[in-house]
Amino acid sequence: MSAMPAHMQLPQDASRLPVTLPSLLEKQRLGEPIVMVTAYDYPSARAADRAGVDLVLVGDSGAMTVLGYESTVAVTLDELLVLARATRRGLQTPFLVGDLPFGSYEVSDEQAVQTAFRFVKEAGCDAVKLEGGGETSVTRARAIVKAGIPVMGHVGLTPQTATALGGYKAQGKSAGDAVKIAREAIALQEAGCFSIVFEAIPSAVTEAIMPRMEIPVIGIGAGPATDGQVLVFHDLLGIREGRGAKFVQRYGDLLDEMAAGVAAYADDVRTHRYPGPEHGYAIEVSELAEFRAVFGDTGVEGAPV
Ligand SMILES: Nc1nc(=O)c2c([nH]1)NC[C@@H]1CN(c3ccc(C(=O)N[C@@H](CCC(=O)O)C(=O)O)cc3)CN21
Ligand SMILES: CC(C)C(=O)C(=O)O
Ligand SMILES: [Mg+2]
Repeated sequence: MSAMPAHMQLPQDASRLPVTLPSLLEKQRLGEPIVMVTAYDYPSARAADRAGVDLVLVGDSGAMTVLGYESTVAVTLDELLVLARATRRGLQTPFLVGDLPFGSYEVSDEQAVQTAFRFVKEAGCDAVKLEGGGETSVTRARAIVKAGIPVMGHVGLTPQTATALGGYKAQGKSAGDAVKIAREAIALQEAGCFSIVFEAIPSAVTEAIMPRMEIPVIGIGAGPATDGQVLVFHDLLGIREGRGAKFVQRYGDLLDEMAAGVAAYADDVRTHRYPGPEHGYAIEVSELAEFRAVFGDTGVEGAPV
């Protein structure tokens, strides 16, 4: 960031140091909740940065929230990298995690490591996140960690493979499924993940797994026992239609506010209330007189009036 020209520097908040892996572990040790939010562009990153969150995730949920896809499955690596670069430009202190999109890491360890490097080198991400705790995901996580890039795991409801899970539904609701999630979380931890997301699992299951977790656990619909929480920016601010998942708590209705603002502008244009004199540019009287002498009052010389 220091390579930025002075006019592009973000306002500095000297009271806040950049979030690092050791500072996250310190928060976890002290029992201070860790705050993560998604962001997908410059203004959402500025909002997250100014709010002083610990972690920002360029989620593949951006496929739905900002790109309008039906699910997270379709978004490409190149599309997500554009969002990640814009987000990076808006951040000063939070730790930035890039969400590896569906199909960008499953094929081989080489593919996973190459994709993770693109997030770090092209978008300035500090870490990447991948979904699932099966053998493939654990192996990919280990390979990326070995390459020197911190990895965040993600178990429970993994939206990229939601079709196989029966849709966007809570997971770990049977004893067998809960055991599977616990084993996956521990395997990702042993693979070297620095942190892990638990999504849409019963609070009591989370509570039972927590004593086995040494790395910070970030929950979304996983109850209050985790080390931190994550929510989607557009869900928490109401920049969406529909109410969203059960775990969403709304802190605004910004889509309604945006629509109302655009409607008020449209109304002002249609009723000639906008633009007003204060929005216009002035011209020297003498310049205007000369202009009118050349072109006349009725139209451009030589052109039809
Ligand atoms: N904007 C947004 N927020 C998210 O949290 C999010 C995305 N998009 N896209 C990818 C996934 C999808 N997510 C979701 C979506 C819906 C539910 C949901 O509505 N679940 C139902 C329960 C359904 C059931 O169990 O039958 C609920 O009541 O919460 C949960 C997670 C989480 N992720
Ligand atoms: C909800 C979080 C964990 C996520 O993966 C996303 O936003 O894509
Ligand atoms: Mg995601």
